[in-house]
Amino acid sequence: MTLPRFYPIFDDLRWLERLMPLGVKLVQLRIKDTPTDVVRDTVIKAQALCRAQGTILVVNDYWQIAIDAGCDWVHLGQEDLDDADIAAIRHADLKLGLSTHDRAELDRALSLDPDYVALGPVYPTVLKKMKWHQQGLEKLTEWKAAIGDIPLVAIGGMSVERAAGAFEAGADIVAAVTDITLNDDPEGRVRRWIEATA
Ligand SMILES: Cc1ncc(COP(=O)(O)OP(=O)(O)O)c(N)n1
Ligand SMILES: Cc1nc(C(=O)O)sc1CCOP(=O)(O)O
Ligand SMILES: [Mg+2]
Repeated sequence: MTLPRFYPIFDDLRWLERLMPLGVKLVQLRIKDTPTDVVRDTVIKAQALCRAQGTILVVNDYWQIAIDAGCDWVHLGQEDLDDADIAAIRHADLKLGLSTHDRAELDRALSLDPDYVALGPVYPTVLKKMKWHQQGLEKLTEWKAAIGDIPLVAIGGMSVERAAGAFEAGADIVAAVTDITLNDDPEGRVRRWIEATA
């Protein structure tokens, strides 16, 4: 399966309802600091919405809820992996995207046979505090050489303007949050992303 090249990440169902109809075909639901029952409810609704619109939904962090809700994809970071039951995730037929930031994390990710590998932050991000400085485009090239056919996601400070450079460097997919959610015109921005990654 070839994944879509544009991968927006949202923290609220309302973003999905608003922006998916523009033609988003791959989306992540990344909810933080929210009661588990609310997350569960949101994942169930998001999954129904995505199924109806032919969009791939990736659930961040909440792998057990993703299994229970019959989702297809989950994204986990290295800390999430410490508590995750990978066998259960695979048994439920979920595809698995994994975050990486250095070589040790990449080795760990590759040992789990991921369905994509994300590298970040390619550029500085304002979304969250991270111990990692910007990785740069060269690291995307290094990562692509190391992972071969596994899809590579570039994340962190990505924008429409920076996407072409990430693809040239080796990324297969570009993920973005604030380039869309903090934009004065999120709809216009998503349209530009879709054009730029068509
Ligand atoms: C596509 C993609 N890449 C990286 C991340 C970050 O995951 P993680 O390191 O677990 O951090 P949180 O997003 O959970 O704060 C991601 N969510 N998606
Ligand atoms: C959630 C996340 N993970 C990252 C990583 O490097 O693992 S960077 C990041 C933030 C992405 O948001 P924005 O597009 O606004 O920079
Ligand atoms: Mg996480």
